Amino acid sequence: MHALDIENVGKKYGEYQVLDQVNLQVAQGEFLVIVGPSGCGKSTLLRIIAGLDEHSAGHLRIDGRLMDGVPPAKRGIAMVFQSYALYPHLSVADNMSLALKQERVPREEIQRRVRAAAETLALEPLLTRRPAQLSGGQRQRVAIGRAIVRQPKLFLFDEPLSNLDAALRVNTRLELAQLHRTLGATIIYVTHDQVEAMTLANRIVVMEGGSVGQVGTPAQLYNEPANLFVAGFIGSPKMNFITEDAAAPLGAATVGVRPEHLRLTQERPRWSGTVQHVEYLGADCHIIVAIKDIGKLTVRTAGEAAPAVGDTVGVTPLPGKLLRFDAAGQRLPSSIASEVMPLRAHA
Ligand SMILES: Nc1ncnc2c1ncn2[C@@H]1O[C@H](COP(=O)(O)OP(=O)(O)OP(=O)(O)O)[C@@H](O)[C@H]1O
Repeated sequence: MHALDIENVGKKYGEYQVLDQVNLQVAQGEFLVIVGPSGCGKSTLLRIIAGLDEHSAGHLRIDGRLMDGVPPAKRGIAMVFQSYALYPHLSVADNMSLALKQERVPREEIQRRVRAAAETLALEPLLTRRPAQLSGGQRQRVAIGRAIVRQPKLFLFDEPLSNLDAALRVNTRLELAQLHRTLGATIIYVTHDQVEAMTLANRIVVMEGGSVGQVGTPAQLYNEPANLFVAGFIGSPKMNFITEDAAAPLGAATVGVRPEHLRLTQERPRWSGTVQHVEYLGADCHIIVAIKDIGKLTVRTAGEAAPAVGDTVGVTPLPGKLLRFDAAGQRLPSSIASEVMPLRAHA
């Protein structure tokens, strides 16, 4: 039985179709991350799973039980928002226990669950503090603690780390991964952050314009994107796209190559061009090379010995690393990814 089963779910606001025929099954204990451009319907889908919004078509099941029309409190889910949504006048312990008190859980049981969650999240020394006396990361841990004590069937996270600074994000991300292992919980997690998606997910869902574009493991989406949209969305810096010459064989319209699959080389390079920009990041370097008749390509190299702006460099793709897409944007099987081609880069 699936922890969550979404069957042909649609959502309309008036005439505006926000979600269209969304189908998704989530296994027990799975960490599923939903990504997609702004406005593609990620939060709407999460709110529908939570019961905060009603879907206009299709069905939703949690643990096999039909949820259509079931109110949020009866779904066995807990949601953690970007904004934490803690009560400022309550202590950490009271924030964590409030929902359980409302559900009339016995006092000893509430204390036991709050203590256990506080231990898991290293919140024990903070239980008597108010939210204003906590850092952003600590507040987010309290919001997660408040979800844990409810022992939900399903955790929903809506960009929970986006209010944290870079260092805290990394820490809290590691804590979340650990928490998932400890609890064995089913988690559905919406984020804009590629690193969060790639590192936390068992599977990633890429949404596009209210529909599911592709579902797969992080490695599948990175190495075998189904189409141009997914290929361009997953990966930073972005995949390079090159338009094939009309004379190209086999009807491929676009060739994609990731920046780390291009090499700067002086010996018989595939292309020659001029370095336009160098982004030095310490461990690696992003070098943007302008190539006549091709356009701009981003090359990712190890940090040392980067060329200078204005240098002439040769660029060659690694063998077997080119992806080809047809005129409709669908990826062609790699068996026909011939590498002999004249190419132009996308604008
Ligand atoms: N209550 C509403 N009434 C009308 N349109 C809405 C409503 N809520 C959301 N929308 C629209 O539905 C679309 C999807 O919104 P949603 O918040 O789900 O997107 P998202 O993928 O989560 O975006 P973001 O990444 O920017 O948070 C958007 O175009 C939004 O303007």
